[in-house]
Amino acid sequence: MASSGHMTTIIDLTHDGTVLDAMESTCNDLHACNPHRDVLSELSSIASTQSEVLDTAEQQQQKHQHLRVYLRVRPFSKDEISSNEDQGCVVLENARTVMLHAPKGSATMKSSEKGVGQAIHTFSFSQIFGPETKQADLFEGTIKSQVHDYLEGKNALVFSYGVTNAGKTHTIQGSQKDPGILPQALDVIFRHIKGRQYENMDLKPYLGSDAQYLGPDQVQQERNTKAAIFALLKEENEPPRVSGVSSHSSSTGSLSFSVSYDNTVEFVAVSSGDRSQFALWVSFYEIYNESVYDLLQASPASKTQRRTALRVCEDSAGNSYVRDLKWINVHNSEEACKILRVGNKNRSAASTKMNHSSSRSHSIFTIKLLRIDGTEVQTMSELSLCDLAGSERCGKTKTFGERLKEAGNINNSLLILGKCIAALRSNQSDRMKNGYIPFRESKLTRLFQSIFCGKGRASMIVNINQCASTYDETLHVMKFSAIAKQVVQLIPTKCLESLTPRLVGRDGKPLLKNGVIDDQALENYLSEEELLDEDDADMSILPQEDLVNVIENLRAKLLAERRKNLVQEIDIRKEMGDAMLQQLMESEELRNRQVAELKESYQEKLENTFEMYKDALKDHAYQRALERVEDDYVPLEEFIAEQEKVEALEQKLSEMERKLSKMEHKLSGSSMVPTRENSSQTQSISQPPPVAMQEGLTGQYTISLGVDSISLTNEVSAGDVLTAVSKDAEQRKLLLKESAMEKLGEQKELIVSLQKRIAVLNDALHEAGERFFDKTVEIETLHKKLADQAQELESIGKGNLEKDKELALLKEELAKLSQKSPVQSKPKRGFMANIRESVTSPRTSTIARTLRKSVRTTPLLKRPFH
Ligand SMILES: Nc1ncnc2c1ncn2[C@@H]1O[C@H](COP(=O)(O)OP(=O)(O)OP(=O)(O)O)[C@@H](O)[C@H]1O
Repeated sequence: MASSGHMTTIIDLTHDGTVLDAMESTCNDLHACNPHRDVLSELSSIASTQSEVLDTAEQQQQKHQHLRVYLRVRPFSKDEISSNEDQGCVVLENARTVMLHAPKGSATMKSSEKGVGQAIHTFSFSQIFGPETKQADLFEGTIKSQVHDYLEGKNALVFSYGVTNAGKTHTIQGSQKDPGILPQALDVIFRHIKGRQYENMDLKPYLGSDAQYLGPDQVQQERNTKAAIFALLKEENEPPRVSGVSSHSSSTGSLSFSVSYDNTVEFVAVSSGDRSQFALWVSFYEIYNESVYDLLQASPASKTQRRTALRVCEDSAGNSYVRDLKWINVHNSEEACKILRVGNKNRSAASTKMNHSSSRSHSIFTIKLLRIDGTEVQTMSELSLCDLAGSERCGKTKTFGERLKEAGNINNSLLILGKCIAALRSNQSDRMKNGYIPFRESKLTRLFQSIFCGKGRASMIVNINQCASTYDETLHVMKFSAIAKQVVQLIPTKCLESLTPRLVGRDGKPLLKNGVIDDQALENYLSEEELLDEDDADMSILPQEDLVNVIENLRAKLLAERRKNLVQEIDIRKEMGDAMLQQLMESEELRNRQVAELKESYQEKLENTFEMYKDALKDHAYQRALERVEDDYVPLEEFIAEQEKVEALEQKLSEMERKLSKMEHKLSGSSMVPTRENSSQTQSISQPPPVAMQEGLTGQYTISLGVDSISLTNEVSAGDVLTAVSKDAEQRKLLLKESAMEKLGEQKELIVSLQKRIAVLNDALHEAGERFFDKTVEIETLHKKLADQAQELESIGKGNLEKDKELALLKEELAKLSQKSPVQSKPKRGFMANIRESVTSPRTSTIARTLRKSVRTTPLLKRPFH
């Protein structure tokens, strides 16, 4: 088991970068998280003159370090041991490393059995404090060095983090025998300022980081408040009062502390020439459900009355503070512990009344130490000890309704704290990154933003129990701690020392700077005050007549501001109106252009389609005709040759007929004896054509008619020959006639078939004509449609014109508005709300509707062409 004993200061430097790098990155982060220029410029100058500042390794360590995260393991209670909670879940490896072993049945073990995640986790811390660790050892090993810095004028913040019942309150407040780090710190502080206390109560912390000079009546008021608070404890059995600060005894709740510091060393060597005095003021408040309550304010007796929630504000230096929070001047640790007791009492009374556990709220005890030299406040440092609410998550606590809201808010604060820490870590690991850190998203982080941003040192004491039943939550806490441990803090010692708190008078105005009234500073301060949000300026402590003056001034400023805002609003409205009109006109023009283009393209498409159909029709008709002609195609030459043949045959026929008639005529006129002469005549007659009568050797006549020849013998008479010839001619004539008729028939058939084909072609043509007619009708319909759409467009155009008129009216209205006196209008609402209204006003909605309507009509035009 680890024990602390005397611890040397533990400083964790980043392993992945040099000190210079880390300082630079932290400086960037400071820019991101705090806009206060004074500090930032000084921090930046620190970063730029690092070589001067970082003289020694010791100085480096002081200026740049990881957030210190300590682990404290609570011992088992008897009940826990008897209920078998000890299953070896927490194993301390050494003073800095701890191993967590998931017990059977835990969600972590189940996940690891499914192959998701591990059953054993190792975590390292700045220092681990085991179950046997004494409170004194814990103080020694954790916040002692912070208290040391605090006494030297630096701010410090200590968180105790963990699930409920893990020992957070025990760590901070402790018990009678084992006082926690808070009473020990108080004791150390009072030991340090012993004999140098500023007894007058007239210098008091003011706003975030200033000090205020109180008048006698205000001092008396402070005394009364303190007495009233202590009176709350009167009813209780007060523990025996130990006289003197050196008694080292204190108490919290119903417990009293008995602190012994045999092993504590004297913190600050007091030089003989140092005549500084110290004043200590304490406050105690809680954050519950994202509301801040003063624990030194007795909660109302009536159940129906609500506690007053305090506001978190920022002073001109950007420091957050709780407005109207009671600050009590304490002169010894006993008084401080009384304050703690009163706070605890009020806290538990409030939680009982509200039926919630006090572990659901974050409680913050703050000690402000003013180092006073004469009448000047040299430094003011702040030590806050924050006992965070139990970090268990909603699912585990099975919360409903109000409880769920409560758990949500608690977890929200812790969640935001986790987010801030993770964002700080992420920004520091990536120097180029300057990510948003959500300090302002919860009261807790908002109040301690400045500490995280370098205006002090923060440390976290993580408390865990070793119970198997809460293992999963404990693991969650450890994971959070692992991230927190990686956050690097820059502690700008020098510049913080130079930030002497401003001293303000009873009216809240600065009095002194380095002991002298500084007119310039006064003016600056006033102008800064003017810039403050009215919520952020704490005026509650001013006398009544001053308050009236302040109110008057504020009213005048408010009026001027409202006037300015209204003028701005009108300007913006006008600009917006112009911009909208411009936009409307542009969109109108665009739409018109689109419509024209659309129309053109449809017309073109229509014409193209018409041409296409026409061509297709022609093609079709031509193809059909071609097909039919091909079927009955007779080559022209063949046809001409045939005709010529027919003509030749007809000629021959008519020749033959002529000859025959001549011959018949001759034969009938005189009996003709064929002689040589005759025969030669015959021959001459028969020539040409190739008809010849040749006398054969045997007195045989051969009459040749073309190809055929008829042979006649000498014995046959001429009459017989003629008869035969005429018969033959007759026959030939018949034959020729027949063949001519045949040919004629064929020609007729051809003509008939051609006529038929022409009829078919006519049919096709007719059919095509009909189709053409259909298409024409279709095209006409399309034309009609187009005309309708054009009409529709026209009506849209008309609508737009109306809208234009409407807009013009709007503009006129705006112009009238701008002419009116801004004060006459009611500028009660915020500037942004008015702008928002202008955007969402019904008139604007009309325009928006018009725009939507016109947009809606556009698809109509895009209907596909059927
Ligand atoms: N280191 C310790 N040694 C002995 N007892 C301890 C130690 N830490 C805590 N306890 C005891 O454990 C119990 C729970 O501790 P404590 O109230 O401090 O837890 P807590 O985390 O503050 O719980 P809550 O969130 O409810 O306030 C107390 O009875 C306390 O006395």
